[in-house]
Amino acid sequence: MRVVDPRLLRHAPSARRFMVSAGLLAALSVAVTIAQAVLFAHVVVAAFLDGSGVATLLPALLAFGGLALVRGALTWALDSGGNLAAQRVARELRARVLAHVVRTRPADVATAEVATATTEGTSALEPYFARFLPRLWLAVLAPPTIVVWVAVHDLPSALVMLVTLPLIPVFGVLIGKLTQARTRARWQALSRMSAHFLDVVSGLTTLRVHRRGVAQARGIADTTQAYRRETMGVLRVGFLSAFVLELAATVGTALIAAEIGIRLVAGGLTLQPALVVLLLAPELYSPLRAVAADFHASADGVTAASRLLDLLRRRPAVAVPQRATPPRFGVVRFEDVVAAYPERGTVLDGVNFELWPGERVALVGASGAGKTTLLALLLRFADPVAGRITVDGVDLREFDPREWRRLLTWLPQRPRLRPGAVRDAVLCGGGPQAELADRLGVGELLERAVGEDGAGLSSGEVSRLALVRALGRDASLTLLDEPTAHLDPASAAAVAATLRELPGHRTVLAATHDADLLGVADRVVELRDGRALQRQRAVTS
Ligand SMILES: Nc1ncnc2c1ncn2[C@@H]1O[C@H](COP(=O)(O)OP(=O)(O)OP(=O)(O)O)[C@@H](O)[C@H]1O
Repeated sequence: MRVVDPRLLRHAPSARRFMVSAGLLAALSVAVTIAQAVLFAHVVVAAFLDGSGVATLLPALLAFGGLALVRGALTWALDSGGNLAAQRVARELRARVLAHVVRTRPADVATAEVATATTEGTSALEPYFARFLPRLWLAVLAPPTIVVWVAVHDLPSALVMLVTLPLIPVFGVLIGKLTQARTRARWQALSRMSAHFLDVVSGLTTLRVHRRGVAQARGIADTTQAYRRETMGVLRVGFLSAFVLELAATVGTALIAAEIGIRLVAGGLTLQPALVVLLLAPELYSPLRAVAADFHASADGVTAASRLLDLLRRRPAVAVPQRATPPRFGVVRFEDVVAAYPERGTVLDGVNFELWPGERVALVGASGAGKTTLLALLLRFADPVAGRITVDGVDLREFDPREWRRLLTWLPQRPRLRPGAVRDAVLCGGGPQAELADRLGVGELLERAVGEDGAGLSSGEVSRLALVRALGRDASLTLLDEPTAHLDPASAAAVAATLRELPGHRTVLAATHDADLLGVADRVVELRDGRALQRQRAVTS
């Protein structure tokens, strides 16, 4: 596992800025540490061996105090800078990922996955930036600087340092391998728990109706227990690593102290360099120990960041051209269109038909024949796996999907309204749309509020309001998926009358079996065995 994902630096400018400033602050901190040790040794030797008084030593003591303050300020700057950077990076990545997912609608991205990565995932970045990265810089800069400095002043001590130093990285790598597997397992458990929870919450009403609530509570308890076990496993490794690394650092410092002590007694070393080396020994091991102990924070942070960055790599469900042709509406032609789902195989197998501007076409076919799939192709939620759909001869894939969708309005099979004021949810400012709402018998509902997932309204009311939303927008192509499925005969007849009276420039393609709507249609296209078989004229009433 890479401790710093280069993609993080590429996609989050705040991460780049933090890495540079943390490096500079860490370098300064190492320099201050060495200066402090030298100054302290000088003060001790001057006071105890040379018998200097406080007055003589005052400037050195003040400088020592000043350095201590500077070191404290550097540590604070690294910590708080890391926290700030974590928040900014989280914001930048979250915005990028959400924009990417919304813009390109990757086919293989689950809502729970995006939700976990952009919420729980970004909070794991805080310890990574605030603790791990500053310590990583110190671990990279402090040991070589200290070893070189000691080598210049006392070569034997530098050699002992060189021999004992690798102990910590070796232990760190061994523990890291264990941490990595554990962290991955923990993330998987968290994703499973989130997906399960989301599923259960969205199906709560159905579960209650079928009295399956208690069984689901047990299921949630099981996934939660699995997550708890994985978390405790990560913590166990964390405690173990702290113990082992502390031991390695203590043994290293003890060896240096013993070596210096023996040479000091034998007269091979004077007190001042001996003291400096002794003071620097813990500073040599502590950044390495800290970085290795924080490896689990890094593993969490890196895993969280790479999950976010992986989402950015997901391929869009449909082609988005580099240089898109500005879309214009015209004759829509399906030319040998084949559509398939990986799990299901081919659904549409060579569909050919045309949709002329201003036509009202009914799309019929047995359940599962592929009507919704055909509408999804027109909406650019998916592209044909073979064949093409053209608009006035231009392949749909040459348009930017978002630009193309501006020409469309759509009523999905299971419409949803944005929670809040119903009037806002159906984008109804008054005028023709309000009249339409009255006609469909939902005019009074415009003054009401709607809750999450249509709460407070019946599904028929939601359907009719969504129809007001879809028909009320003066789009070139109106796609309706079973617009009368939840409606009583009177409402269905009102929908048919509304469709009949739509302005002539509006093209309508409606998947339906409703006799009233079939009566309104200029043509009926039937999907059977994956093909658009029938093209009969509808019996107009
Ligand atoms: N996301 C999907 N993944 C896999 N298979 C799918 C997916 N969506 C639809 N299908 C399958 O593709 C086939 C066509 O589905 P589609 O929803 O287009 O049919 P439909 O004609 O609209 O059906 P209905 O009238 O019941 O709404 C069905 O067999 C369905 O199971």
